[in-house]
Amino acid sequence: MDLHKEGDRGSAKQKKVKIVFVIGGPGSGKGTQCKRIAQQFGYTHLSVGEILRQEISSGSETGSMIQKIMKEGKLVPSDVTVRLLQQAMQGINSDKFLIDGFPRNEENVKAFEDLTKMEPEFVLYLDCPQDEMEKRLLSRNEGREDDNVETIRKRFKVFMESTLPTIEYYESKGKIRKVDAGKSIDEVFESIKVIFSQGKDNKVPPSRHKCKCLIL
Ligand SMILES: Nc1ncnc2c1ncn2[C@@H]1O[C@H](COP(=O)(O)OP(=O)(O)O)[C@@H](O)[C@H]1O
Ligand SMILES: Nc1ccn([C@@H]2O[C@H](COP(=O)(O)OP(=O)(O)O)[C@@H](O)[C@H]2O)c(=O)n1
Ligand SMILES: [Mg+2]
Repeated sequence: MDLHKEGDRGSAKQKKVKIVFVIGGPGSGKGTQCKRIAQQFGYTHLSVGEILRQEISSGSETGSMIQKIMKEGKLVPSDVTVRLLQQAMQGINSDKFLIDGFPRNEENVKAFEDLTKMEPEFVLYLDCPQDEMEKRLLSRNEGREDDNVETIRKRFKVFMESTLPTIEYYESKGKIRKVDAGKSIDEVFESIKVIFSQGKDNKVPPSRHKCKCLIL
C-alpha cells in the first residue's frame, strides 16, 4: 500500500498521512506521554519497541534475533524494524501516526525515508536527565528483560552515541520540538499540549470538544 494514497482503486483521491516521531532516552516518558497525546489529539500510537516485542512473542526466527539484541541494549537492524513498522501502519486506517521510540539512529532514518518516501511533520524530543531516567526504569515493573542496571547503562550509551545524531539531523531541518521531560507527568504533558495545539492541522478535532452539542 502506498501510504500517501487512499480511496477507490484508480481514483486520484489523495490522503496525506501525517507522522510525528517521538524520541528521548530510555525512561524519558515516551510511552506515557504518547498515550495521552493519542487520546487528546486523535493520533494512532505505535510503539516500535512494542512492535519488536510482539515479534519476539510470535516465536519467529526474526523474533529470537530481536530478543538477543534487545537484551544487550543494542539496536535491531533497520531493515527489520522499518519493515515491521510499515506493516503495522498499513494494517491501520489512520491518517495521523505517533511513532514512539523511532528513529533510534541514522540508519533508522534512512531506511524509513527509502521505504516509505515519507518524512515526519515534526519530532517530539523528551529531554530528561539520565539519573531520573534510570530511577524511572528501575521502578517500571513491566517485567522487561532490558530493565536491569547493566542493560540500562548500555541503552544510555546507545542513546548518546546513536540517537543524539538523529536529533541533530532533524534540528537542522527545523523539526525538533523539545520538552523538559524531567518534570511530573502532568507538567510534561502541559508543554506537549502547547506543541500539538500549534498549526491548523494540530487542533483538537471538533468531535473531541467537550461542547460538541453547542457546535451542532
Ligand atoms: N514525568 C514522569 N515522572 C515520573 N515518572 C514517570 C514520568 N513519565 C513516565 N514515568 C514512569 O517512568 C517509567 C518509564 O516511562 P515510559 O513512558 O515507559 O518511558 P519510555 O517509553 O520513554 O521508556 C514508567 O514506569 C512511567 O510510569
Ligand atoms: N527504533 C527502535 C526501537 C527500539 N529498538 C529496540 O527495542 C528496545 C526497547 O525499545 P523501547 O522503545 O520499547 O524502549 P523504551 O525507550 O521505551 O524504554 C531498544 O532498546 C532496542 O533494543 C530498536 O532496536 N529500534
Ligand atoms: Mg517506551
